[in-house]
Amino acid sequence: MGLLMESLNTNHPKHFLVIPLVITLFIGLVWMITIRKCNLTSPTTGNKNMLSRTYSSPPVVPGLPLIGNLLQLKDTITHELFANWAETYGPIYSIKAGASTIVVLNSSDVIKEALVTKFSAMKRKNTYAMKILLADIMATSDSNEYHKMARRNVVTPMLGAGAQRQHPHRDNMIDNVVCRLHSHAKENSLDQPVTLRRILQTEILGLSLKQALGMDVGSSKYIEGLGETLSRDEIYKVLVLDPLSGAAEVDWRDFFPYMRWVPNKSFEIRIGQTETRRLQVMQTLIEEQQKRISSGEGLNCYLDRLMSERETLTKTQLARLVWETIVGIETTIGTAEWAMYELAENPKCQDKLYREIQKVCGNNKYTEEQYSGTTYLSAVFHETLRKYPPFPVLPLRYIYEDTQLGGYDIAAGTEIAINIYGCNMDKKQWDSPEEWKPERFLDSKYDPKDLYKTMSFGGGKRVCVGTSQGLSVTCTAIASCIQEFQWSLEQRREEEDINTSTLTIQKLKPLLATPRDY
Ligand code: HEM
Repeated sequence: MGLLMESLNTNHPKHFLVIPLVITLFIGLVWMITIRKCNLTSPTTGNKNMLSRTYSSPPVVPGLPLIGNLLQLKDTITHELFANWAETYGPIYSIKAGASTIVVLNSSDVIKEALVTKFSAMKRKNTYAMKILLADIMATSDSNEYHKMARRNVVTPMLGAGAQRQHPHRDNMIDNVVCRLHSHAKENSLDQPVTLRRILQTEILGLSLKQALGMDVGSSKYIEGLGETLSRDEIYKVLVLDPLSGAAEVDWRDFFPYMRWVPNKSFEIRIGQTETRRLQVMQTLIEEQQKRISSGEGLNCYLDRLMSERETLTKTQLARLVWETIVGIETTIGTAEWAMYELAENPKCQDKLYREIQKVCGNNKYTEEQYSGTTYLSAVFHETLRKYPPFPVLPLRYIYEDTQLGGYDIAAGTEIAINIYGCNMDKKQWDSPEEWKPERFLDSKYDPKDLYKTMSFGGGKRVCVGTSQGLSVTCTAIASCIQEFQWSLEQRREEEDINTSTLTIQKLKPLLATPRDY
């Protein structure tokens, strides 16, 4: 996770470029002299091996000396800008962000090459905030023993297909969502719109806590380490919203690592506080469950499974790993919200989906087992992920041994930005990609069982481990909302209705739609 560039857009100190600009005036002179020297060798590392033949580098997007393309990236939606640049410079090109050279990939062919064939030539490039807030989790680890241990332990009790079938929690969660919507419809006879996100957030939090820890939190919890009682909404904020926006924040020193010695205290304090609060809540929740485990009451959840690795894990690592599966579920909320927005905006599609669900379920409520018979629901899900991938740009990687990508030589040290949105919007691959058209996935060329019709779950060995859970939760939520209610939109989407200040991209203005009982 980690959209380094997205965070240039909002919520950051106003003049975040001024400090580095002033300081780099002097250092820059020295640096430029170094660059002249480096041009005679490999572009970023000085590796002379690459000079033994002609070096074929990707096209370069012109920028300014020292800061490169940082000003162009500021106040834009980065994944859209990357996709626009691909139209001019081709699917693979290079930009500069301060001292970093970043190669941006925008087509599925070259992205598959990076994630599958050239997987072993890359490592994660975590920013300062990510190193604090996303430390010791699977998603930001290099592919090592720690990563393998975590992936193995999360698949068996929680996220693997077998484990998914054993959990009744998702059915309960959906029942609660529907029940709350019915109460809303009953209590607000005057077509009062509902903020679907709020209902999904609180119910999906409950689901993820049960799967991760074995238990939900109830309406509030006293957190000893903080000396505060936090409400359920506050717990959601501390565990999900704050770390996701903190991890997307940029410390300008990420772009100018040679200035790491310059203090940026307010940033460090903010990130540190977010981390402390998150860990304190996690410790309280875990300690409570450890008492249950010690009393011999085992449950089928991630924490119980991880306890078998207790001797090799520190207390903090345990807390961070469990936390990862709680925060991971946020992606499903965003996807369900976008799908419901598009369905409310497109009554014909909504009607088509309603008719399909009625045909498959009759008078019974929709259940996950019926997914294989609902091809239009599957098309709605994949089309929503195509147009609104929760991670439009994957967390940065860097090349650690010279390699080739898309036919270009890429030197060790180069950073790689994988623009999933760019390949989901590629006009060569998709007809009218800017339109939301689920029908495109009804084409017989798409295997109905293929979970990866777009690149939105990533790919290769590090493909999303929560794919099956993401699909089940999102599709069941959409199907149940459509089966029970007819939805109309309160507000049409405005341009730029995208929240880029957190790690997973969401609708900026929460969907306001009116559910009417049939
Ligand atoms: C619609 C739903 C989802 C989408 C679109 C999605 C997307 C992604 C993507 C693109 C990656 C790869 C990141 C990279 O290569 O850098 C990823 C990894 C991951 N996802 Fe998901 N995700 C979803 C749901 C979930 C859920 C529900 C969970 C857990 C409860 C989860 C947990 C993870 C984890 C732990 C990883 C890291 C896997 C590894 O590095 O081995 N995801 N996800």
